[in-house]
Amino acid sequence: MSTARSEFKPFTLAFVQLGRIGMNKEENLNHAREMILRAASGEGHSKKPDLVVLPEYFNTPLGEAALPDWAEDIEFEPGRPYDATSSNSPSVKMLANAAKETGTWIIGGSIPERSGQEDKPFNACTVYNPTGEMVARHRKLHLFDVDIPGGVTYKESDHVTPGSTMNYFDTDFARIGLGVCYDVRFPELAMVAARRGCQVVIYPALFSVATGQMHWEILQKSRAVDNQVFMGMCSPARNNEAKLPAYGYSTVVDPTGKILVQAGEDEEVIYADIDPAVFESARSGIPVTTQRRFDVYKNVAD
Ligand SMILES: O=C(O)CCC(=O)C(=O)O
Repeated sequence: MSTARSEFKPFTLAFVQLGRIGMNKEENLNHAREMILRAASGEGHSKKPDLVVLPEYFNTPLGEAALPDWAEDIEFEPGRPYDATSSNSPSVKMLANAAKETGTWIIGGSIPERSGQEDKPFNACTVYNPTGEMVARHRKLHLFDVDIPGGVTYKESDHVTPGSTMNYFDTDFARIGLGVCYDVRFPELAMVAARRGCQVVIYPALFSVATGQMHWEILQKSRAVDNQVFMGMCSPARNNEAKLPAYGYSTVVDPTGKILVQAGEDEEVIYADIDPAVFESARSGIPVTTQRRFDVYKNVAD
């Protein structure tokens, strides 16, 4: 992580709500690559995007496969970007080369990451700059262990090892905070990202349909309004044949809580033009960011 906060400039985001995530990894990667190239061309939008985002487990059919069999080793040392275009990890290699070829930043959704966790991989999100360097990695911190009567029962911690660091990265247009899916339910993560100067927070996600219907929008609006930041979650497309179908409805929300753009349930690319003026006016109009009483609630974790 770098310490000099990025200047916030207008930029365009593309979210790839990816479909066709099946049992053949090579096909999954080829299709993801095609969709990144399509998104990066700005097809159907007035401007080419600066940053392309993929969903959680973009290369893996969650619930259908044993995650360890799909896991890849990811080489990364925080604060040390490196050229990942020749990586031994097929997913990392594809993402780094797509970033270089298109000249765009890429948040590569997430993949199961082995890196020493033979039985329970991490659920890891990696980020690439336009020259194909990996600049950040976020391992999902909070695991989806839930039992909702009539809804969904799932124990992610049976299959996944949680990460233990918070992560953001700097571009030439913004500082961007990272989370994965269930991390969004823990307001502290986005709050700390905002306090460290992130103007945008992005979470690749794969919500269940039941919890998506309940909370997908409100969680994103809450994190955006609490922290007066742009907030987005990128989902896979709905696949009703999957054991745990994804909700879909990839969304970007502005710092006032307004939805800028939202996908439907099928595969599609959505674009959002991010305007720093909206961020500035949200913060000057309702200045909660400078009115906080950390003198009173500084020991909130006690
Ligand atoms: O928080 C939710 O409702 C869904 C989270 C989830 O599906 C996950 O983290 O895998």
